[in-house]
Amino acid sequence: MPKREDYISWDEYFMGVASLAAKRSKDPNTQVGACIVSNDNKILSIGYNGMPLGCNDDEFSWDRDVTADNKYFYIVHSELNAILNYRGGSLEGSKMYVTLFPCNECAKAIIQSGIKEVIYWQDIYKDTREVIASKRMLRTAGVQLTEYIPSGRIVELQM
Ligand SMILES: O=c1ccn([C@H]2C[C@H](O)[C@@H](COP(=O)(O)O)O2)c(=O)[nH]1
Ligand SMILES: [Zn+2]
Repeated sequence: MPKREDYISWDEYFMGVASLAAKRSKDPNTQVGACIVSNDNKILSIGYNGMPLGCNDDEFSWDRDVTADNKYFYIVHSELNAILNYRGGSLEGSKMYVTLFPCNECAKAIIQSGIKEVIYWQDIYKDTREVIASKRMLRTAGVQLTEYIPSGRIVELQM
């Protein structure tokens, strides 16, 4: 019997894992997932955007209004969570798949942790100062930026 040929690609697999992680996010507006992968295609860590450990997400604000108490004070971004969730030592030379282009704060953490490539999907905040600064830093630091081109394949998961 011939082998299966319609298996998902590495890129679909890792962006799929990042997308699945995003579904854990309780942010009512934007859910983000990140998956860090070694050069030999092993998943090293996963993260999504959410409140810090011990901070009850029923008690902290999920609001976007920056003139009042709001979620931006509290949320740990998916990329930082993925970096901090890693327990194995160094991330030097690894790649990060992320469903949204990283902000400037995540860019700093990506650079400092030694991640060498960011494969991103959405870039909806590309005109913000945060993302413009992020791209400047990542490029200057030699981090490769690769846009994920969706294959259009639909993968169904029955849970
Ligand atoms: O680099 C990033 C940038 C943002 N996020 C998270 C932080 C928030 O939970 C949402 C953005 O919310 P908006 O309502 O779209 O402003 O995305 C992230 O995880 N990583
Ligand atoms: Zn961020």
